[in-house]
Amino acid sequence: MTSTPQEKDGTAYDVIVVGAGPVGENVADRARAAGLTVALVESELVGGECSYWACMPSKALLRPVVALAEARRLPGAREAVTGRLDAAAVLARRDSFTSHWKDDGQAGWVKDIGAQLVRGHGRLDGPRRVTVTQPDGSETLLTARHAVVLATGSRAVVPDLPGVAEAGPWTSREATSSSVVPERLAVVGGGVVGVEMATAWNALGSEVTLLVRGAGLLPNLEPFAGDLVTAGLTEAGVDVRTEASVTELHRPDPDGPVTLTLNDGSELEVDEILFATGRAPRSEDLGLDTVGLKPGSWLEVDDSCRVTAVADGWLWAVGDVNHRALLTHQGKYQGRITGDAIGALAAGRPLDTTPWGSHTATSDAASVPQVVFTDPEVAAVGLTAAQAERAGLRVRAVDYEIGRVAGASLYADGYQGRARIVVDLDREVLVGATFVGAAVSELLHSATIAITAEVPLSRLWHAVPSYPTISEVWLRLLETYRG
Ligand SMILES: Cc1cc2nc3c(=O)[nH]c(=O)nc-3n(C[C@H](O)[C@H](O)[C@H](O)COP(=O)(O)OP(=O)(O)OC[C@H]3O[C@@H](n4cnc5c(N)ncnc54)[C@H](O)[C@@H]3O)c2cc1C
Ligand SMILES: NC(=O)c1ccc[n+]([C@@H]2O[C@H](COP(=O)([O-])OP(=O)(O)OC[C@H]3O[C@@H](n4cnc5c(N)ncnc54)[C@H](O)[C@@H]3O)[C@@H](O)[C@H]2O)c1
Repeated sequence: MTSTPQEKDGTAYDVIVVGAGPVGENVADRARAAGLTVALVESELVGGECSYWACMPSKALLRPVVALAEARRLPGAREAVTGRLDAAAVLARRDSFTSHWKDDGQAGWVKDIGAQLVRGHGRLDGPRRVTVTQPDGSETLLTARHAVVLATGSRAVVPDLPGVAEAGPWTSREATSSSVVPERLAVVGGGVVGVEMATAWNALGSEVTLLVRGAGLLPNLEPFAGDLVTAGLTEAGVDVRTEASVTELHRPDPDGPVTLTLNDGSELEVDEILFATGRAPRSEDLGLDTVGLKPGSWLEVDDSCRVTAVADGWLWAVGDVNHRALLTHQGKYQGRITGDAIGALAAGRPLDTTPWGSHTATSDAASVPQVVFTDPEVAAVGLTAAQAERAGLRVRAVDYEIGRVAGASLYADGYQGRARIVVDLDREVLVGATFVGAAVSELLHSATIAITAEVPLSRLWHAVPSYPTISEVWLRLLETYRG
């Protein structure tokens, strides 16, 4: 094992990480902490989708929306609020959170940890080899002594509909980076991107129509989450249409409006259309065929994030591209596990692949947390009641209206929200929790700890929430469970 960042020939490293998004960065950090040399290959901006076209700009757009809505629910504060959002100021703050789409800060961090940043498009070229095509077209071959880690993330999927190319639709990239507020915006898709971006652009001044092909919003969460978010969006002025999909688009003038034909034959004219219809792996041009994998596929991995179909255990895939959980924090967790696992193997130590072991991403299956930053917020971790039942668990769902808790009624007049815990009746531990309401995002980690640590409900009974906080919903849920 080599333990200095400098290499004699400049092309051989202990570890090559392709993709410097949040996940690739974490792998590089852990591998460096293990004393390994690391090349980090990036074709766009160090920091990835999350920093420039996803988490950060979307949350920067949403935070003022929620702050204003919350002030309006408080007599005394409400009277001090005189207008609507200042869109230009919100967009300017968003731009500062993306560092104006410049990555000098993050590139500096790569240097600080002693990894080598290699700018360009990385492709596998057989086992342990990565060719990087630089922006000027020149190529560099990198070789890895221990591991190649693919952390290339995902991109938006746009359905192949008649007229879609000419219509120039928005994807999550434009929805998070636009400096123009369209007068009329159609958002297609009732998943997380759809509901968050409908919330943001509606508050920034667009007339938003949300087109959802299913029966409700946020279909992967507890049904009441989608219901409460639908109510919030509708109250804010969004036209939420369920069982509605686009069959055709028509934009004859690139600078003019786009006319959408919907599945019921009606037409809708808007100024922009956002497709928030899911993600595809960024693996189509990654040289996967040179190691026997299918280009464009999600990469199947074991619980340490090693690609299962490749022999000798040198190829790893972390973050969105392995499709285990398309969330920054979960990908970063995988990155830490993978970086540590590569470090252990390079040092000749065996991996600890037992459940919850230091080289096993057990949380990916048991306790993935997610916050949807709408108004109301949704915060969920672990399994929904339906998912737990499908997994064969004997469970009971316990619900409580959060507005009945003293802390919630103090927080906002007319607080609307609901909490659910899903109890595994055989083990008397939690396997899922969902909170919907104002300010519930910061409640979530308590549930994540309870589920991850498998805290028995008999012990949770002794975890006393402060009065008067929204956290008292924990006490009410446990009282409801005990009867
Ligand atoms: C609008 C939106 C909002 C989101 N909000 C949240 C949120 O609030 N919280 C949350 O947890 N998650 C959120 N997500 C999900 C989150 O963005 C992803 O889970 C996260 O970015 C995944 O990180 P990653 O490092 O795997 O991939 P990415 O962030 O996509 O980074 C991959 C990097 O690899 C580079 N790359 C790709 N191919 C190559 C190649 N061949 N050679 C060199 N470099 C390459 C890319 O340029 C990119 O920089 C959001 C997603 C969207 C779309
Ligand atoms: N706050 C957060 O944590 C956050 C925010 C945004 C995104 N993300 C992550 O990013 C990922 C992508 O989000 P997303 O919302 O793009 O995907 P998604 O898969 O969550 O939702 C996409 C929705 O679009 C619908 N859809 C698909 N094709 C369609 C079509 N042709 N016509 C109409 N509807 C169609 C699907 O039924 C689905 O409900 C998610 O996994 C999410 O977890 C997280």
